[in-house]
Amino acid sequence: MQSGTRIPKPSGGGRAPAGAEGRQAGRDRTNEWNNGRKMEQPALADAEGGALKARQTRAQSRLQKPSLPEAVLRGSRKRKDVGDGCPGPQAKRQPSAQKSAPPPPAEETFEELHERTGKSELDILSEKLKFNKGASAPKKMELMKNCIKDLRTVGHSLLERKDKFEAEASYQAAHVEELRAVWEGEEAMRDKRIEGLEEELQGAKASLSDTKDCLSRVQDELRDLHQTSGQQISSLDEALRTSKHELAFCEKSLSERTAKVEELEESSRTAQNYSTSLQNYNQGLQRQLSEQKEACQALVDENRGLKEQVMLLSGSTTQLEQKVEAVKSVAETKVQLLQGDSSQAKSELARLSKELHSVTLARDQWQRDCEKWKAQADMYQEKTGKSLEEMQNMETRRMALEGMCSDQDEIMERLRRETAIAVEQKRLAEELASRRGDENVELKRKVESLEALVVEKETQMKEGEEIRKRLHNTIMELKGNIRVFCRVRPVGDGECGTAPKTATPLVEYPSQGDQKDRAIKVLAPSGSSGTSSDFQPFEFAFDRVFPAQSTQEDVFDEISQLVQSALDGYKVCIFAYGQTGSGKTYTMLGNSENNGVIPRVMQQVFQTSNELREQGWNFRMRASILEVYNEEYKDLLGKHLAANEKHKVHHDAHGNTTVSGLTTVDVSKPENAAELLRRAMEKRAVGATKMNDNSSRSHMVFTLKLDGSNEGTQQHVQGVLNLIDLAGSERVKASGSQGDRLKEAQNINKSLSALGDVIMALGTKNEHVPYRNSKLTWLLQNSLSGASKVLMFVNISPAQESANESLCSLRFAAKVNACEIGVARRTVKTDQKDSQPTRSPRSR
Ligand SMILES: Nc1ncnc2c1ncn2[C@@H]1O[C@H](COP(=O)(O)OP(=O)(O)OP(=O)(O)O)[C@@H](O)[C@H]1O
Repeated sequence: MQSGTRIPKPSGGGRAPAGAEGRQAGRDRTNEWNNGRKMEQPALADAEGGALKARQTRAQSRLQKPSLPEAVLRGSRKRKDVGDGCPGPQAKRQPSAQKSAPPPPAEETFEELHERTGKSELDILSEKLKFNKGASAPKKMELMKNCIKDLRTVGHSLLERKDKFEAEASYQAAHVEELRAVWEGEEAMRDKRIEGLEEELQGAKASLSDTKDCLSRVQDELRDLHQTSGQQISSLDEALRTSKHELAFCEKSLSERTAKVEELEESSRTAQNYSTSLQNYNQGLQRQLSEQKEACQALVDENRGLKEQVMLLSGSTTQLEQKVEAVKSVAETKVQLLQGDSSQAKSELARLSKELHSVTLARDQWQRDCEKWKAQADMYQEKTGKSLEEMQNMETRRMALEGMCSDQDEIMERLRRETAIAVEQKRLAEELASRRGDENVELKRKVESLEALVVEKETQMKEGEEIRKRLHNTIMELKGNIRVFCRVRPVGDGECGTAPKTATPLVEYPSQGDQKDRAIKVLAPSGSSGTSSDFQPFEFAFDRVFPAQSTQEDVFDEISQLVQSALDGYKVCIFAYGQTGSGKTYTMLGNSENNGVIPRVMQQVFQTSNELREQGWNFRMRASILEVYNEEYKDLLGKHLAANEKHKVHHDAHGNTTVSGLTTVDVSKPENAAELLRRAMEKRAVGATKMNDNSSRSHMVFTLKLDGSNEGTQQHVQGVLNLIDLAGSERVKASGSQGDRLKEAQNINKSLSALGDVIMALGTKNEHVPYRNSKLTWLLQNSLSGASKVLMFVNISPAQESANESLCSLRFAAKVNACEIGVARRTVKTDQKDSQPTRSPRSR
């Protein structure tokens, strides 16, 4: 130490109790206090309320007391004025001072000595006494006395300084103790708060899982209800359809039958008419028949009479013959008797012969008549027989027609009955349909109310999820962790996503309890070299794991909080790390159908900044895009620099980074950003590799600076978003790269390894963080330090041939995940001297 140098005033800072974040926070807080300003709290502090502030105010007031060393100095100065006898803060040091030669009173001080002689302490202590030749003893004595006096003055001065240092050291120790007590108190409060938050988180998780359970129950019920109602509806629809069908069929058959009935009625009418006419005809015929019969009967009777007459005549002939015989006998007798009377008798005989002749004639006549009548009867019989047949035919026809009529009557009756049944069925079906319609309406109402319930539950779930995310965010902020999300891309064409021999999926997602959406299991070749053909499982846990089927929206949903943070004045850095071809560019940029993180971030930044306009906030946004290619910065929005020019990165004391000669563009709408990205992608270095036809050969850094100001509250915030698509790591040997590709790959691997070293150094709180080891880390210095919120995507491929690389990436990511890099800070300024505590643009 130089003689006469003043002891520096204690800074008020001290060793923080634990960790770099503690040191950082302690340093920051102390700086703020020493400047007499209130320290800005992180976003969470708004939520934590006054407790922490009160503690800080107490600590601040303790720390703002006049510093002890000054008092000590004042005391020591006073002691000098009044001499050694005066008690001061160092009184307890006096015995030791007295033990080593007490300085004589009214001695010259060292300052006076220095003024007089111009010598330093060292000069005096190392000075050798030189006596002039022939100097007398008293002269020498005098010289020695003076020298001893000077030495005493120096000794006195050194002792005094030693006392001062000791006093200051003890003060510093006390101060450190005090700070440590304050810090421990704060840490205890913080731990308590973290516990509280974790409890809240547990509560939120429990309520979330309750809500999820409830939702899944409701969904199950809804599904069942949907199913049963669907079944009922479909069976009803089916029944209705069949009823309608039947009804239509019935109606059709009814109309057919009605037509048939009408037709039948018509034919029946015709038949009846015909039947009537037949009956009439029949009656006529019957009349004729009966007349004929009567005539026939009369003829028969006549015939019988004639026959009887013939019989009678033949009887009378017999009688006559008998009479003749008798007469003959009588005549003979008489002849005999009357032979005498022969003449008389002869005459009698002649008369009788005459009489017989006439009777014979009459009989012949009668016989002829009989014959005639018989012929007539036969003729009549013949005639009558013909009519009968006709009649019988007609009777048969009539009978058949009557049968048909009765059949048709029966059919008609049956049809009438069927029609009545069909009408009844139609009425029942209509009744059923209207009842089912009512039921349908009721079911629809139920379904709608259940759907509303589902929407409500989903909203609750979303809110719960939002709370969970915010709490998780807060805990992460308090812990100062760098967050790591893992994303697995789908298995590509010609790739195999299963382990050899077993056909077990290479990547699995354990989904139980807390591990759900956070854990990943990969099967990778066992053995240190990773070349074994046996695959064994390795399990990792991250802040979030996105399986292959996750959408870009799912991914963005998880990071939208960080966009808000950038608008609140934080520096946010999101980067994608992983093997070449694992999906980094897809995640960060996406494609025309599926926008990735950067376009979505832009969309949200503009949307939120527009919403904040209502609260008086106005944001200016400036974007720049550069790439780090072969350890050189290249502007992707401007012209390439001349060969002798290079972009230079500069970091100022406020944590702002600028790149010389870099094109920065004001953006006022998402389309501007999209256009910039398109331009940048055209210029970016890409090339085909074994793993990816369109492989990014450079690290691309998209930077959006957000300057927000609120005229109403006179506040200004400065946020920065660094969105980085890193080039992919690749095993040079395995990829067989040569020439330019080899050089690119070597530079990529070197810078990625430097990135890993920086994060590890930050995590282990190393004094030295090797930012300068690569252009990438040097550029991102302010974004990677504890003052920023950092999120890393580790992208992995599920292909069998990438298993080893995937395992390396996951191991690296797990190490990063375990790092605590410090607590992020907002950049906020306020114009007002008596300003209220600064609120983030989000707080209302
Ligand atoms: N989640 C995903 N869903 C669908 N396709 C994907 C997904 N991730 C990646 N891909 C496809 O896989 C291929 C390689 O992806 P990408 O180019 O993003 O890989 P990378 O990690 O950026 O590679 P490199 O480091 O070589 O640039 C692309 O065709 C991309 O469309």
